[in-house]
Amino acid sequence: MENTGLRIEKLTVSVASRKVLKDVSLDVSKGEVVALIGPNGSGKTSLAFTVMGHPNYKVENGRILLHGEDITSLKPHERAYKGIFLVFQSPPDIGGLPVGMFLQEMTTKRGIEASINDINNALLEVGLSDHYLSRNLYEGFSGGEKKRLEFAQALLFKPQILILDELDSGLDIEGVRLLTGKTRELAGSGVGVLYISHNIAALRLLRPNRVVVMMNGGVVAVDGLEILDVIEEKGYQGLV
Ligand SMILES: Nc1ncnc2c1ncn2[C@@H]1O[C@H](COP(=O)(O)OP(=O)(O)OP(=O)(O)O)[C@@H](O)[C@H]1O
Repeated sequence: MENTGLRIEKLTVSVASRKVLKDVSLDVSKGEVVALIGPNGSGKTSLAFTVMGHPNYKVENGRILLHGEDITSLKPHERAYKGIFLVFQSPPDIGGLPVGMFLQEMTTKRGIEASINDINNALLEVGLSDHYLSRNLYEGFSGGEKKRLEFAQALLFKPQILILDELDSGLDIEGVRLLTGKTRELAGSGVGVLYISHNIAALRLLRPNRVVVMMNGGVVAVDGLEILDVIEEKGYQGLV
């Protein structure tokens, strides 16, 4: 059967000679929201970086497939052009470039037609007024504003697979409500979403199709939302 979406097959990955992912398998199909949770240091961000092709993360075993095509050895920009987009846990500061200009250049580069009006609308959708168009990218942005701006990029780029690494950290409650709702809308339009989070309340708002739990670099459970009750009550140790 053809897989439409992201398939991670038995992935073992090392970084700085340290094994950070061990035999990880995970599917994110078109239109699906998969939550990825686990204790600090369990390998969630490493998985996101490996899917994006970060050069420090060496795949020792396994494959990454997009719509059935093996993309394990593609460069990060090639994966991006194929429709994978990562919203970083901590977006970097890049000085000197106004937001509006940056978004216009990025969309043009990707062959997306976006007028300044479209860009402005994407900002408004994430709760950022037009004043942010002329601000320098991420310079002096609060944590929550950075996350909103990253999400606006996801709205403009229309990826096929969207990986959100702690989108909800640093967001106020209205922001969490807004962006989990938008994430659901994107999934409704066919985007496959991998949602990495520590925020149980946000996950309940999001209503993911599945919850995948990682510990020590491996997947230890795949379940429905009810697994959050166990984790809240007994912690991650309650699963092992
Ligand atoms: N470049 C690196 N050099 C050395 N160790 C690394 C590197 N990148 C990741 N690691 C280690 O890999 C492990 C997994 O880290 P990762 O950031 O993937 O965890 P995480 O599940 O995303 O954690 P958190 O919930 O705290 O964000 C950690 O022990 C981390 O220190």
